[in-house]
Amino acid sequence: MVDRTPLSRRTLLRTGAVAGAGLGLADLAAGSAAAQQAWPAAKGDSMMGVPFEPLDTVRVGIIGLGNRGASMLPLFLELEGVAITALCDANPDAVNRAAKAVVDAGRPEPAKHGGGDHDFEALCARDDVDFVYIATPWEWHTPMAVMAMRNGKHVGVECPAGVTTAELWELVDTSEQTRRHCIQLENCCYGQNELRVLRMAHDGMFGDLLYGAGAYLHDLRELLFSKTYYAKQWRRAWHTKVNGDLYPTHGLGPVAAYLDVNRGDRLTRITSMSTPALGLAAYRQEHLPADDPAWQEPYVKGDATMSLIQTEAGRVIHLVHDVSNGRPYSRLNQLQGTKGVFEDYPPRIYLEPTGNPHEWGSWDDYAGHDHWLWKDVGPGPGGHGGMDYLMLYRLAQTMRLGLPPDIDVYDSATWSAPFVLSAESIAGGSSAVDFPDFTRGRWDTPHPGTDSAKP
Ligand SMILES: NC(=O)c1ccc[n+]([C@@H]2O[C@H](COP(=O)([O-])OP(=O)(O)OC[C@H]3O[C@@H](n4cnc5c(N)ncnc54)[C@H](O)[C@@H]3O)[C@@H](O)[C@H]2O)c1
Repeated sequence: MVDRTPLSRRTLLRTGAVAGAGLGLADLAAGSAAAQQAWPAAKGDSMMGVPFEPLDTVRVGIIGLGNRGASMLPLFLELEGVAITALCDANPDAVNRAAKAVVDAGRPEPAKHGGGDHDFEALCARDDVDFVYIATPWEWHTPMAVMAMRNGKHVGVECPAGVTTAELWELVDTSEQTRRHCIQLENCCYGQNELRVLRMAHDGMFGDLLYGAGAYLHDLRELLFSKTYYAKQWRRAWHTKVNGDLYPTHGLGPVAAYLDVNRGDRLTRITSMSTPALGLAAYRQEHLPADDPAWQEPYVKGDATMSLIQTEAGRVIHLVHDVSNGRPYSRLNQLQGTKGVFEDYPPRIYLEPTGNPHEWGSWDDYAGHDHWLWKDVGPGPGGHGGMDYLMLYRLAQTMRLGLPPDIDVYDSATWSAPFVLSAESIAGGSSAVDFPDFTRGRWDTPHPGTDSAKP
């Protein structure tokens, strides 16, 4: 793997071109010192670059078999050297449906755990599971991931990995203590455009990297108010509790990879603002009868939450979240460097010296820069354009070959942190909030990531 960002970061520092109101290196170092003082004492060695123990067959247990878990199950079943050995959901019908799908695929029936909110503990305690995949409501992610690791399992968590700073530190501490990996299963990091931009960025085609943008802009109003889509309508409940970026990792994960965050740069602080919260109340007014219990709900989550995140090297990431208004889907997915820019939705590019400054260039012309996963494997079956499958393919590959995972607990904690940090910033009048350095000072260490070499 060619890891160029430490190089480009050194270039920025050497030329004195670090952005930010005349900040010098001494100021940056002082910022790091402040962050260091905030580190809780480590309970084990770093998990950066630690390889999986090689496994012939990866035995998978799944917790959460709703929309996401049930749609990922057939993709796990497609993978060579992967067996589904245990299933769990608070809803026993969901467990039975999923078990039938496994048997219908010609595989042995998995063990079934279901009915109660804490049946996942029995799945975690099993001795026929190597990896636990968690696709439950957000409030369950950290307790389940910690339980899995404490029982000796590697764990993959849906987004976000945790919802408080204390939870995110608990994930880091538990991973380091138990020597088990905790992986934010951020499928958007495996999108074709994202991986092509990543390769081009690391090949220096955008020059020195300056800023990026990422988002989750998805009109979820109908699903949020559906009586049947989300179990107990858990997702809408978060809009009554937290005014912040409720789903940061789809936007942040890919941009953090472009900028080699935790591999040469790090996120230092965030400033956030939300618009008024109007969309869900307007939808309720238009679609719900006057006696619907949803009329009792106060929506505190501003429709659009916008954050600016600064990095140690002075770069900036713009992060946006809005699921409460009508609009076409977008994750923004932008990257600007000193030699050009990429913008997604729709994909377009401008690169010097050949680009015409009055016209976007064709993204298709850069297909030769695709990541090996898209050249040699993708897209594969399943949803989200094939990136879900590629993420699981690569996960299984790293586990079977005994390689380090592409995404580790430090990435998981860092990418999830805007959930709580943006809420803190907004509550403080958009004050700048420091990012915890979950790597405890190792953020400048190059180590494997999604810009992987084909094994
Ligand atoms: N990466 C992606 O593209 C993507 C897409 C959709 C959803 N997600 C994520 O997947 C997760 C699940 O979302 P969903 O849309 O499937 O929601 P869902 O409501 O359809 O499914 C959640 C499931 O978890 C079960 N559950 C709740 N509490 C439980 C407990 N204590 N023990 C066991 N099971 C429990 C519910 O019964 C339900 O079946 C969320 O974190 C969501 O953000 C990710």
